[in-house]
Amino acid sequence: MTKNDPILCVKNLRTELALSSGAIEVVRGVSFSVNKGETLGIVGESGSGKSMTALSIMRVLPRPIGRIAGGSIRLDGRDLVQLTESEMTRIRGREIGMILQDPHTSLNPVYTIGNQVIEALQINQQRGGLLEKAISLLKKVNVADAARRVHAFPHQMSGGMKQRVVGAISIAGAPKVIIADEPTTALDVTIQLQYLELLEQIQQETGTAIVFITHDLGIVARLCHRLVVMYAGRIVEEGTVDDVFNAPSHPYTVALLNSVPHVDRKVDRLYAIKGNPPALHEIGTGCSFAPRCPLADTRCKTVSPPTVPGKNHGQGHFAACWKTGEMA
Ligand SMILES: Nc1ncnc2c1ncn2[C@@H]1O[C@H](COP(=O)(O)OP(=O)(O)OP(=O)(O)O)[C@@H](O)[C@H]1O
Repeated sequence: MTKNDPILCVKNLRTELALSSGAIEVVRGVSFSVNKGETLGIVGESGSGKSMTALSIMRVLPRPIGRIAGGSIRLDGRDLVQLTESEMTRIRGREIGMILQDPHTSLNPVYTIGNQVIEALQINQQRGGLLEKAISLLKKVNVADAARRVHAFPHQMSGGMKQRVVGAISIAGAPKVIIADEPTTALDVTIQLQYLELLEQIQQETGTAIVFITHDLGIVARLCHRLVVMYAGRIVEEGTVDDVFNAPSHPYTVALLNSVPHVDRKVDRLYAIKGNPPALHEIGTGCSFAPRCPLADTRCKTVSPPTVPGKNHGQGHFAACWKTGEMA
């Protein structure tokens, strides 16, 4: 396999939640792929379906309400949607690692750090010299004084250290893909930066693909090669970070970029995106962003938009919009 072969390929993924008020589709036909050694960012406002996409890939949707209603998720060619629960248990941790938002809840408070790293190694069929292997993994993720800290409990460590331990657990099985869902939100800014450097280091050493879910476009610019922008359960734009940042081709992406303060650009006022995302049970036939879009016309409100090439026609740059051609 070369670096440019997709290791993870999601096609037309549809995920539903059965709520007491009726079923809602929270992921509505999402397709993307990630290559070996590549970092793909998934961005979008709260509620756009980023986490539900990640949980679908891991097959850990909230029970009993969540289910994958359609599509495929191919990991190295194998469709995860078709696997049994026990086959999926073997994939989790071993082939896909997951780093969640809050390191405080990802670690078990009653076991030492060492025990938890060793457990991850055992799940991944590692035998013998496990304590030494755990210490070496902790060193790899830059936990200082790892030989002593391996005996510590989570509450004896800072948030940043705990996130490093979660990082060590996620790479214990040398996974093909790591899914990181807002892994830095609970950390302060300096620790965030160190943590992002750590993810880059892990990627350089292991060649793992990373799917990085975040609200933070600064992190995307810093860490990701490509990104997809989600809105109301759909992808509205996809492309390389350069293409999307330099030639945003969906009005929602433009609004998102405008809502970010630039250190090198004086802004008088933060541009907040007016209005709210639609309630998912109220979505009509047209573009979901139309009610908030300054460019929307009657067609946008009634007919689902086509997927068109991005504004500067970069390879793999697309937007789902009727108005891309008219954007300044
Ligand atoms: N347990 C749940 N019960 C009901 N609705 C839910 C549940 N979890 C998620 N949803 C709904 O599913 C939709 C997608 O949510 P999701 O968590 O994937 O968004 P997100 O983009 O990850 O947001 P955030 O950035 O806030 O994590 C939202 O409309 C949300 O309200």
